[in-house]
Amino acid sequence: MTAGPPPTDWEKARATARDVPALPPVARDLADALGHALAEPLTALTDLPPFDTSAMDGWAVAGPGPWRLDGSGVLAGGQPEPLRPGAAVPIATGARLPEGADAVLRREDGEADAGSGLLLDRSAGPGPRVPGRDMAPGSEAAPGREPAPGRDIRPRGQECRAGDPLLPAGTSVTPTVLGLAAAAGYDRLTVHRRPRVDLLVLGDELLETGLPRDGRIRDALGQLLPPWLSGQGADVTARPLLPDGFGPLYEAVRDSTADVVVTTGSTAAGPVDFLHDALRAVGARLLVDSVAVRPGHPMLLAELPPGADGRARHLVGLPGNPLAAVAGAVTLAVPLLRRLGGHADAGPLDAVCAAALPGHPRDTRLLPVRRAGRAVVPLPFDGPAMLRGLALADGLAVVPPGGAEAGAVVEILDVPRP
Ligand SMILES: Nc1nc2c(c(=O)[nH]1)N[C@H]1C(S)=C(S)[C@@H](COP(=O)(O)OP(=O)(O)OC[C@H]3O[C@@H](n4cnc5c(N)ncnc54)[C@H](O)[C@@H]3O)O[C@H]1N2
Ligand code: MOO
Repeated sequence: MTAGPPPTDWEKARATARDVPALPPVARDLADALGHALAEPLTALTDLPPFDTSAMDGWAVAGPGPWRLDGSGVLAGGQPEPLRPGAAVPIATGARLPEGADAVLRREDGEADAGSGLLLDRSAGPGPRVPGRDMAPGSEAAPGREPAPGRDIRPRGQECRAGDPLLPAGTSVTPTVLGLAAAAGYDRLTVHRRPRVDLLVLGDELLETGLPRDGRIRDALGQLLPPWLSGQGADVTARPLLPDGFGPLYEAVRDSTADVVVTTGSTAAGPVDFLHDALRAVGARLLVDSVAVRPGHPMLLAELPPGADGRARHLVGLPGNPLAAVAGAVTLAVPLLRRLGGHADAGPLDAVCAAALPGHPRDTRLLPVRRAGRAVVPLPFDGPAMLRGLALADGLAVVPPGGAEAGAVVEILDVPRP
């Protein structure tokens, strides 16, 4: 048996996976744009708010009070009549402010006097009183008072003006982005096409249901990977479990038209590990062939022959051990899929180690950790074949060769989430 190529440094492997152009732009209705990345900056199509708006339920007032009540009221969505100086009209939160109004008096701060038809400001004590009702003969009327001009008004353009840049290209479309785009006047968005993934889970020993039996175990990765990779912006097709053997794997890779084929298992040098043979047979070019990382070092990344549109296609080979497969996915599959989908890099998330994190003597180690206050601590059950620690983890710590001391700062990678 020949020794394989020297493993690629972990950072370099991750950078290689990111070194692909984004898929072309497509237009999507807002309802279908979630999880894509913006292919163009989001530019406001309107002022926001689009008109001066009441921020509170109460009365729109013009000039100093007390005010003459005028009109039945303005509701959100209505077109108000202009307000004359000295007048007030009931107004609802979100309603367009009448022309001539210069403030809103909140409902809890005002009192409408049915007898006089006047609106009084009660926000700072009794204030101006109604002659003949609550003023003793000879007493002086308090001076007129008005809420500070602009009070409780959301002025037109407070959040943005039409044409203002709101979000850069590369922003991931989250529910908030959909809401902002709708508020800013969009019905459709120009986003990058989502990468299509064919997931091939290999292994004759794998069962889809029931208890492990007769030397066979349950397929964990067929459950773990599709929702995770979908959450990373991919459209995942999970193919039926593939039997071990060169033929089925070769044909599945050869016939796939997906942007990315993700395989699990068959990366090592066992008697039924045919991935390298299948890659050679389809004319693939290996970009990364094992990585200096634990677990997961047999992971690989290959460029497949281009698709019908001439675009490069890729294959990510994840090791079969479940935690090793997750390590392979965070190193190669997730960066590749995020970049193909046009998502901007989020930048590293760092944390302080509350306790020493054990490392590998030469290789990077990816270790399940959980938060302890603002710091992180390692979790037990972190073996390559185990998911028990990862299932409790808040992240995977990137531990440098030799380990990290308590107090050191390490990068934290996201654990699988939908
Ligand atoms: N002589 C050597 N043997 C091994 C090496 C090595 O360097 N030299 N590397 C070890 C490491 S590290 C890993 S990781 C595995 C990688 O193996 P493969 O990618 O070829 O995967 P398999 O052999 O098919 O399976 C390994 C292990 O994982 C279990 N498995 C596979 N698929 C699933 C699944 N979908 N769900 C749950 N468990 C799965 C499988 O039953 C095996 O136990 O190779 C080592 N050997
Ligand atoms: O990838 Mo293996 O141990 O590193 O499970």
